[in-house]
Amino acid sequence: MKPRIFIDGEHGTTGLQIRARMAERTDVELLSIPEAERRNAAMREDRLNEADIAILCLPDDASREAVAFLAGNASTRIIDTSTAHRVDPAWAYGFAEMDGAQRARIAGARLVANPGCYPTGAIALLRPLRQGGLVAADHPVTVNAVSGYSGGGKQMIAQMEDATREDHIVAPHFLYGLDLAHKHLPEMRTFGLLDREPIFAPSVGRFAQGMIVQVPLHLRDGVTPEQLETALADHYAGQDIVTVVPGAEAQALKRIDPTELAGQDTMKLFVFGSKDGRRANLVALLDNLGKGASGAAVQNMDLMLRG
Ligand SMILES: NC(=O)C1=CN([C@@H]2O[C@H](COP(=O)(O)OP(=O)(O)OC[C@H]3O[C@@H](n4cnc5c(N)ncnc54)[C@H](OP(=O)(O)O)[C@@H]3O)[C@@H](O)[C@H]2O)C=CC1
Ligand SMILES: CC(=O)N[C@@H](CCC(=O)OP(=O)(O)O)C(=O)O
Repeated sequence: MKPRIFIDGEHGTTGLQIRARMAERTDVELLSIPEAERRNAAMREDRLNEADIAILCLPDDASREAVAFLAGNASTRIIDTSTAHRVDPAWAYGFAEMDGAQRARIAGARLVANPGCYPTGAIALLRPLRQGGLVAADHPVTVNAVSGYSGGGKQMIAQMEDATREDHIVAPHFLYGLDLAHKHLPEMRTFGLLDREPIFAPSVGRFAQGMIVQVPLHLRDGVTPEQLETALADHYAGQDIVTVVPGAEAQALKRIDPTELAGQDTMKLFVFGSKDGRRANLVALLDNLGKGASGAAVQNMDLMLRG
């Protein structure tokens, strides 16, 4: 029998993109609920319990509810794309390239928490540098980012695209998270191996998909931008989802387009260094709905299916 997959929230932004990635697959059976019944709790509970893998593409509270529907069911494995369980030690953090052992951890896990889109970039940049001792645990890290508006789900897509709405957003680019309490801070701190939460300044641009995450750094004495690039390149060697753009190629760039990887499930990392070698800007380029959400969920599902 083929493994049965149920995407709870299949008609939302992340869920639809997972479905699109699964459209041609004949190795799995997709369980489904008609769109009009998407909030029917009894139908969701049935599908969740029938599934071999349930992928939750829901707001945090609805994700917690779905997990509660599965209480006592040890056979349905869960991939949660929400923020609800990301720093819960009972859940494997679904960033396969994060560590040598993470792929196997995900493959063997019953509970997998997909990373947030912004943390995927920030952790990718910071963790290998923390592990290599090139950035201190107490470094006052800041993270600046711009996301495509699909990052805000159906609600923000409508606000950006439908000029007839009362809450239509006209801005070409706006800052948010101004209370410095963004929901991604705990996972950035935990998996970025930092002593404290970074200062995180997210923003949204008038494009649907794509993302840039930047970590600007003053370097410690004796640490050079080239060392940072080497540490990242060594860490991500041997796989083709996260790539480090070689220094000469990066330094020749005049600009970076946040939409460059829209529609793709890969991520590019860059290290830009100042001439005096004392400062660096670390940059991650990804699709918020690719490696930042749906692409990563399908990658994790495949790891779990292969065991
Ligand atoms: N968009 C992105 O780039 C990313 C999103 N994520 C995460 O993915 C999850 C889903 O986000 P996204 O797809 O953007 O959101 P959307 O709002 O686009 O989709 C959410 C879906 O869940 C449904 N839903 C909401 N509440 C319930 C409920 N109580 N019971 C059943 N279904 C419900 C919604 O239905 P209805 O239409 O009725 O509201 C909708 O179909 C979130 O946790 C988000 O944090 C993660 C990384 C990136
Ligand atoms: C542009 C925008 O609003 N982005 C969302 C992040 C994407 C998302 O929904 O959160 P996860 O990545 O944690 O699942 C936000 O800042 O809340």
